[in-house]
Amino acid sequence: MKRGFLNNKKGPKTTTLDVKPIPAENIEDIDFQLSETCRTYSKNPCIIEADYRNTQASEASHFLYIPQKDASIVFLDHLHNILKISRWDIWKKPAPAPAPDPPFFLEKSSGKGIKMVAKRPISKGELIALERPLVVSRTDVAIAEDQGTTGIFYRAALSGLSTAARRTIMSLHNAFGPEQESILGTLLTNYQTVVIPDAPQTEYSGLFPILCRANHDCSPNTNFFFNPKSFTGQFHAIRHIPKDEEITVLYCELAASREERRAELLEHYKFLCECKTCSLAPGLSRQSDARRRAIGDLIPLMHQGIYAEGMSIARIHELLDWASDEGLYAMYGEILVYGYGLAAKLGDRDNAHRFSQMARTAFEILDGADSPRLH
Ligand SMILES: C[S@@+](CC[C@H](N)C(=O)[O-])C[C@H]1O[C@@H](n2cnc3c(N)ncnc32)[C@H](O)[C@@H]1O
Repeated sequence: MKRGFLNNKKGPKTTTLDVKPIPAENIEDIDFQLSETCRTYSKNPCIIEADYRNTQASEASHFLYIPQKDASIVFLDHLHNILKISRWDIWKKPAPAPAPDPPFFLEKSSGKGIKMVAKRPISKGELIALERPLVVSRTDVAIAEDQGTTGIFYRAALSGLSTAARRTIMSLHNAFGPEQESILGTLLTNYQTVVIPDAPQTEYSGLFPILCRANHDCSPNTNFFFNPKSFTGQFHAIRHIPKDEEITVLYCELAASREERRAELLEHYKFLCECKTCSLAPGLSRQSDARRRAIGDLIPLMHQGIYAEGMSIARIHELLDWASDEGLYAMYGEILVYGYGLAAKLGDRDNAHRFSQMARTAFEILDGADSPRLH
């Protein structure tokens, strides 16, 4: 099979947006092609078995290429999921178009690489950007031991994308440097979470070539939401963003202390966070840590619907205030749901109604009208 076998005439979506294209260097040095262990499973849909030597057929990795108008998508998954994904009706419809005049631009910053900046004031809840991924991979994708560190697997996976798409991918930041094979390093640096409707319990990662340019902040102004209905990654403003402010998202658990957040960011993204929250004076930093830890301690209880002794409506209000002060808007929504459950359990109809209304508003701001948490 020839290289770039789904080659498109048009370039990647980046060219249509108000962003400066950043050409990748040395892409010609990378030999993107199917490896000797690959074999074609089917031509239409285009499915490639990644490694025919894999005897565990049900767990064998396959590549599925979905042609799109501007750039195709490659899925890396087990065959049974790949077959389901290939049959989705969504591929028969045109991909959602990016806004003709997005409210942001990309810019080189000093110290943080490229950043996303508001071109005009952005309202709370506004959709900032939306795009389909170029790569979607189950997080525990099976790779043969002799291929793991060599890059053969990922060079084969990307070989069916257009040269322009590959160039876009290879232009992205690789936080790992020589310690990691370059394609895998680039994917790991830029992946965001994707939910596959046919396999909601499996963890998937997606590469969104524009959204991944947003940097981290421990009190971010934007929420990343993966919308399975349109199969798009979306950014929604979670507070008013003034013109020229950087658009930021979260890369780590925010309901944790400064030390814990910084350690996680250093391990997975190789930078020391110097955001406003991480730069607070010692007294304020201790207060912020205590509040975030208190919210973090609630997470397992929230997930299991457990109301610990002493939990009261007053405590819910205190935690909501802290989440709001700390800029933890996603947690704010979760606490409202927890508060609703507590109020309902206590027979407090007024607070149950109030918390439920407030939670709906919060989720609509975080995810937009398609939020599964609204239904
Ligand atoms: C997904 S990329 C974000 C876009 C990246 N700035 C670029 O140039 O393409 C993640 C990388 O951006 C940088 N980064 C993100 N947030 C940062 C922050 N708050 N402070 C310093 N560097 C940051 C780190 O190098 C990190 O590994």
